[in-house]
Formats: sequence, C-alpha cells, structure tokens
Amino acid sequence: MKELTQILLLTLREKRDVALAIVFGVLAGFASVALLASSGYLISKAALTGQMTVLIVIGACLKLFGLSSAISRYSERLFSHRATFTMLGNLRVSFFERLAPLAPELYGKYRSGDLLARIIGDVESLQNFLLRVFYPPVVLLMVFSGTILFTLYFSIYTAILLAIGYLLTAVMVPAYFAWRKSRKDWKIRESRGVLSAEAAEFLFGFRDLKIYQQLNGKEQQLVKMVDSYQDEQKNEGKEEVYSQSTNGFLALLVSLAVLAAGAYSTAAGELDGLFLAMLVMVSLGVFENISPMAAFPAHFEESRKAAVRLESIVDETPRIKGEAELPVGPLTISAENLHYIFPGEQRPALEDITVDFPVGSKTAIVGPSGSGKSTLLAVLMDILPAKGGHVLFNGRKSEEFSQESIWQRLNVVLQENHFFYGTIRSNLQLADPQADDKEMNAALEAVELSDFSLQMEVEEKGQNLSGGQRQRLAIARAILKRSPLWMLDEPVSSVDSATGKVIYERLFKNNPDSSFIIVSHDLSGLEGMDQIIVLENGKLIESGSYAELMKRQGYFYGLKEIEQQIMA
Ligand SMILES: Nc1ncnc2c1ncn2[C@@H]1O[C@H](COP(=O)(O)OP(=O)(O)OP(=O)(O)O)[C@@H](O)[C@H]1O
Repeated sequence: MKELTQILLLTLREKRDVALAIVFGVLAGFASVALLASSGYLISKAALTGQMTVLIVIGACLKLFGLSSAISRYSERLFSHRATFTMLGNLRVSFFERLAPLAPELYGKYRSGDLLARIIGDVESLQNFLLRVFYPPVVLLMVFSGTILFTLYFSIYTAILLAIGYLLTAVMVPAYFAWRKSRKDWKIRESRGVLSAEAAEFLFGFRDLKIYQQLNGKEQQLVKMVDSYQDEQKNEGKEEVYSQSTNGFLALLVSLAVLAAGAYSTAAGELDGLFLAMLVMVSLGVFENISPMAAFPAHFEESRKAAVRLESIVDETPRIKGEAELPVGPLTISAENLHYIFPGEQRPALEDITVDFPVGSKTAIVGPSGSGKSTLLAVLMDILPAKGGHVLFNGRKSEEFSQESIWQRLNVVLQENHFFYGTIRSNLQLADPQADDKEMNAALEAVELSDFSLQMEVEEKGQNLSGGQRQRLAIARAILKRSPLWMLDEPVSSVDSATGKVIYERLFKNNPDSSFIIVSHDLSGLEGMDQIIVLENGKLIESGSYAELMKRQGYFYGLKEIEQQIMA
C-alpha cells in the first residue's frame, strides 16, 4: 500500500471534493435503500391495511427517495470525477517536475515507447484510484453500518445476516480476488509497455526493416505481442466477471436468508409481518451498493502497479541545482577535472578534463569517433550532469545556476536537431517568438537557405528536408537566439565543405564577441581557431592553437599527416 502513498496524498489535496463525493455517495446509498424499503413497506401496508393517508405519505416518500437518490448519485459522480481529474492533473505536473531533470539520462534506461506507455497509460490507470479503490469501501462501510443499525430495530437476525453479507461481499471476496490477482502476477502493464516500445521501434525503423526485408518477421512479432496483450486483458476481464458473479450470488443468498429468517420470525410472532417485505427490500437495496467492490481487486492492483512503474522512473535522487541566474555580460567557461560515465557503463566517457574557454574565444574539439567530444559538449551545456569535477561559469560552479538560465545563454546546434510539423517560420520562431520576417530571412540567408520561404511546410521531424538543409536550418534557428555562447556539435557535417566554410566565416564575422565551442571531425579549416582540444578515449591528450599543435608534432600533427596522405 505504501506505493500508493504519493497518489493518496495528491488525492487528498482535493479534500473538499473527496469529502463531498463521500457524503453524496453515502446519501445515494441510503436513498436507494430507503427507496426499496419504503416500496416494500408500501406493498405490505397496501395489502394488509389499505389506510389511504398512510399510503399517500409513503407514496410521497418514495418519490422523494427516488429523486434524492438520483441527485445524490449525480453529485457523487460530479465531485468524485472532479477530484480525480484534478488529482491526475497534479500527478502529471509533479511527475513531470521530477522527470525533467532526469530526462537526458533516462533515454539510455528506457525505450521511448515504454516511457510513453508509462507517462500516458500508467498515469491514466490511476484515475481509478479514487473512483474505484479509495472511496467505495468508505461509502460502503457507512451505508452498511447505517442499514444494519436500522434493521436491528426490527430484527436482530436480519442485522446479523447483513453484517455477514457485508463481510463476505465487501471484505472477503475482494480480498480473495486481490490475492488471486497478486499471486498470478499478470503482467498486463509490462506487456503494454513492451508492446508500445516495440510498436515505436517498428515505426522508427520501418524503412530499415523494409530494406533488410525483415518487415514481415517484425510484424508477426508485433501481432504475437498484441495477441498476448489481449489474452492478458481477457484474463483480467474474466477475473472481474468471476468476482462480480460471486458477489452477486452471495448477495442474493443473503437476501434469501433474510426472507427465510423474517418468515420464521413472523411465524414465531417475533416480527410484525408488515415489515417482512421491507426487510427483504432493504437487503436487496443495500447489496446494490456492493457492485463497485467486484472491480476493487482489479483496480487496486492496477493502481498499485501503475504507481510502482511511475515511481521507478523518478525515484532517483534528484540533482541538486541552485536557482541563481547566470550573470549578464561576458562569460568564461571552464571545465575542472571533469568526469562522466554513462549509467550502467564500465568505461568513463570523460576522464579528468580540465580546460578553459575564455570570453570571445573559438575552440574546436577534435578526436576520433567515440572519443567523448559530444559528451563533453553535453556536460558543458548541463544536459548531462558531471559525475566528477565541475563546469564553471565565470569561476562559479554550474550547480549554482538553474538549467534554464544556462540554456538561455547558449546557441546550440546538435548533431540531430528536431523540427516540428509546421512551417519554416514556426520552426524558426522557436528561438525567438518575436522575430519578424526580415530577421528570419536574414538568418536563412546567413546559412545559404535564401531559397526557402517562411511559409514553406516542414513535415514531422523535418523529413521533407535534406540532412544538410536540416543542419543549416538549425544554425539559422540558433542565429535568431542571439546568445553569446555558441556550442555546435558537427553542425555542418552533412553540408558540402565550401558552403560549410562560408557559414562558419559568416558566423565568426557576425558574432565577433561571441565564444564558440565546436565539435568537429573535419581537421581542415582549423587554422583560425584560438584553441584546439584533442580527445582520445575520453581523455584530453593535447591542446593549443593550430600552429602550436603542428609545431609539437604530436597526436594532432599525426592526424593531419594521415589526412593529407588520404587527400594526396
Ligand atoms: N547514451 C549513451 N549510453 C552509453 N554510452 C554512451 C552513450 N552515448 C555515448 N556513449 C559512449 O560514450 C563514448 C563517447 O561518446 P561520444 O558520443 O561523446 O563520442 P564522440 O567523440 O562525440 O563520437 P562521434 O564523433 O562519433 O560523434 C563512446 O564510447 C560511446 O559509446
């Protein structure tokens, strides 16, 4: 039950609505019992005495109970659903608040489809927590207690039978089915996560599967998963039906027993026959309220598992980040003994990196594939948290600053950049919603995309653009951000080298006071950089200006030699 504590606390934030839902649930329960009781009494009274005035009064009571039952049931639904949807809203907000700081590292742990299934499916499963788990037992206990007290006045046997019926249908049967469910451990939610993850991969990898002629195999695998998911759903449905039928059957037995005991008491002269039909109707009426308990085991397990799955994503110790804003004006960045290792990996991706990026400097980070260049950039950007050492902004640790204030000062272009379905204009305005057409066209011109119109449609993920066009559009977007610190991860790797060179020259010329940190595979054109950092296996093995590195005749010089031999 402790897994549900967080959900319970969020639910109880809506105290007023939860209390009103319980009050109206109890009123609706009593009204439906009273409705049936008075109809039972009316039948007996009409048959046995036929007093007109009493019959009129009872008839009026019947109408009143019918009306109040409907109004109370409506109010109960209104308040319980309002509390539920507010709770779901609060849950989503609190979940996302805890999720966001963990986001970059989560991608390595969860497949995107599974993450989506948890964020959407498991959160939605929790809508049943208040509606079907939390308050039905509370309402039921009150309605039964009141009804048992009422029947006690007429017949102790009926009261005892109702108490036994309550224990059986509200406690023992749900507990038995909950036990069965936990024992069988149906993995319906896990199946849903796996199915969603596989379906997402199927969509992402559709083209490659087709090229490698593996589409059919993968499709059959998916169909099997869908079948097994449906089987799990069917099993769960069957259990609910068993639970419902058992409860209904027991309720009927109890009502028959009430009838038998009542008949016996009437024959023995212990009970006025006028009340016999009423007591039987009371029993039928009170057990009408028991139906939600049939679904209790399924919803209890479902809520518990959904809460566990959600909590398992965000239960890591959050990074401690300050709320300070980065100071306005020039920024020096330094890496001090930086260390980073990806979760679950043995080998560090960065080891003991110490380097300064002075204000207005241009730095190139080079090195073989997999040497840690992108990781270094991601740690400098505060996308990945350093596992040792520090990133310093003007000598102050990056932990002191909020991520938002750091990102606000960066112009970032990564290897892969996302474009949203829309137009060139809407994608550019992501960087500056106030940018006018003139500014956006100037940015497009700066990256040699002047043939693009701002109205041009951009498909999902920018798939109607070439790789080089996407990269240039990403640079144009960064230009519009107008921040003083550029962090570029191979921004022109898919652009022809002449155009790439022109774009770099324009960027440097138009932003003379900005700092640039550029990850590059390409060793040509680095002569103009103030500093070149060479990484290998996560370690900084060389740094200096182009001339210094060439003079030193070390690793970088060796790479240049190889490059020249290949070109020759
Ligand atoms: N999400 C991840 N999980 C685990 N290991 C990772 C992850 N991303 C990168 N790595 C590993 O970290 C190391 C450094 O990767 P990184 O992407 O920083 O290299 P890189 O120098 O930028 O490579 P490239 O030039 O090919 O882009 C590599 O060994 C890589 O396998």
